[in-house]
Amino acid sequence: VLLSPSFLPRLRQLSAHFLTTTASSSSLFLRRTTTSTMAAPAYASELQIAQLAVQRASILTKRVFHEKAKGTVDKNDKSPVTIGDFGAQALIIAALQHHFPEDAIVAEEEAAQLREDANLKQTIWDLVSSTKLDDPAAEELLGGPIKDIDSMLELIDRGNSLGGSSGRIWTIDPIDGTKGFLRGGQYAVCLGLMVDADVKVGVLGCPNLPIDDAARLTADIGANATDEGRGVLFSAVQGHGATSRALTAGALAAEKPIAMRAIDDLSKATFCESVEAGHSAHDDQALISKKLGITEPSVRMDSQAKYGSIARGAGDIYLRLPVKATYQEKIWDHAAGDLIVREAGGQVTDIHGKRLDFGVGRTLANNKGVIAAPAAVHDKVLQVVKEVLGAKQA
Ligand SMILES: Nc1ncnc2c1ncn2[C@@H]1O[C@H](COP(=O)(O)O)[C@@H](O)[C@H]1OP(=O)(O)O
Ligand SMILES: [Mg+2]
Ligand SMILES: [Mg+2]
Ligand SMILES: [Mg+2]
Repeated sequence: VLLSPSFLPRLRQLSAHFLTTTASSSSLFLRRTTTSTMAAPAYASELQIAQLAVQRASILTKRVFHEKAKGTVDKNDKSPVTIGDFGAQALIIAALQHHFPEDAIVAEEEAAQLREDANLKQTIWDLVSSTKLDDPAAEELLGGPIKDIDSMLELIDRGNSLGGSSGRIWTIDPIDGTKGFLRGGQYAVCLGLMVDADVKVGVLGCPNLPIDDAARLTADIGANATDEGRGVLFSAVQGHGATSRALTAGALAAEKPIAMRAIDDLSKATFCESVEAGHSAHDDQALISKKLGITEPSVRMDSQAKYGSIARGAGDIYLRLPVKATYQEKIWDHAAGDLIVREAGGQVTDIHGKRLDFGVGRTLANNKGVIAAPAAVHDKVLQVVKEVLGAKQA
C-alpha cells in the first residue's frame, strides 16, 4: 500500500502538514496531532492549502491593481480579463498540482491567448515568478515557485476539466468580479473543492472588504478606500461551520467563526445584488425587496464578496435573478459562496427552490438564478420571488 501510486499524493500531504505544524508553531499539541492516531479534522489539509493558495493569489491581484496599469485585454466573450486573472489562476493551480496532482480542476481561464502573445505572457510570468507569501514555511508548503514560463501555461490549462458528478473536482475563479476589481471595488479570489458534486471546502479571498465582520454593508462599500483595515479570507468545510480571518501576505491569521444575522423582521434586512444590471434583474429584485417590506435601497457590489458578506451578517439576503433565460451560471461563480453561506446558517437555492447542482459540468445547467438568505427566512423570500416572477409571466 505504501508504494502504490495512489498513496503518493497522500504521503506528500502528510509530510506537508507536518512541515507547517512544526515550522509555524512550537505547539506540542499541534505536533502531536500529526504523529498520534488522532483523526485529523475533515479536509484539514485541503483547507489549509486552499487558504494559503488563495492568499498568495490575492497578493498577485493586489500587485496588479497597484503596480500595473491594470493590463486589460479583450477575451473572446469581451469580458474584461486582466493579467491578474491568468496569474492568480496559475499560482492557485500550482499549489493544487503540488499536493493533489490527481484531482480534476474546473477553472475560468485558459492559456490559449497567452501562447499567442509573447508580451502578455512575459508580463504575467514576471508577476507570477515574483509573487510569494512572505512566510517561508507557508511558501514552501505551496511548493515554491513555478519552474518556468511553459510550466505556467500548462498549469493554467490544467483548469480545463469538464466537471461532472463524481470524484474530486476543484473549481477556481481567479478573479471573480473583474469589473469590480478594475473599479477598485469588490472582487474575490474563489476556490472550492467538490467531492461527488458536493462542495466540501470553500475559500473566498476578498481583498477589498473590511476585515471587521461587524461592519454593516453600505452603498459605498469598498469605494476608493485604502488597503488599511481591508482584506478578508472566508472559509468553510462542510459540517464544520464557516470562518473569517484577516487576509495577510504570509501565514494564516487567527480565524473567527461567522454566522448569518438572525432576522425575525424581514423589513430590517439588508439585501445585496450585482452592480452590473446585465448580471441580475435589478427591477425584479427591487420589487421583491419592496414586497418583503424592505425600505433601504439594495447594496450593490461585485463578485462572491456578496456571499461572504451575508455569511458574516454584514448583509442578509443575496438575490441574483436571471436577466436572460439562456444564461447559465458558472460553477466557479458560486461553489465557495454556496458552502460558506450554508455553513453560516443560510440556505442557497435557485429561483425554483432547488439547491445549486454543481455536478452537471462547468455550468449550473440545472438551475436558474440564486436566492441566498438566512435559513429561517429563505422560504418566505422564495415565496415572494415566485410571486413576482409568476406575475411577470402571467
Ligand atoms: N449575463 C450574465 N448573467 C449573470 N452573470 C454573468 C453574466 N455575464 C457574466 N456573468 C458573470 O457574473 C460574475 C460577476 O457577478 P457579479 O455581477 O455578481 O459580480 C462574473 O463571473 C461574470 O462572468 P465573467 O467573469 O466572465 O465576467
Ligand atoms: Mg471573467
Ligand atoms: Mg466570476
Ligand atoms: Mg473571473
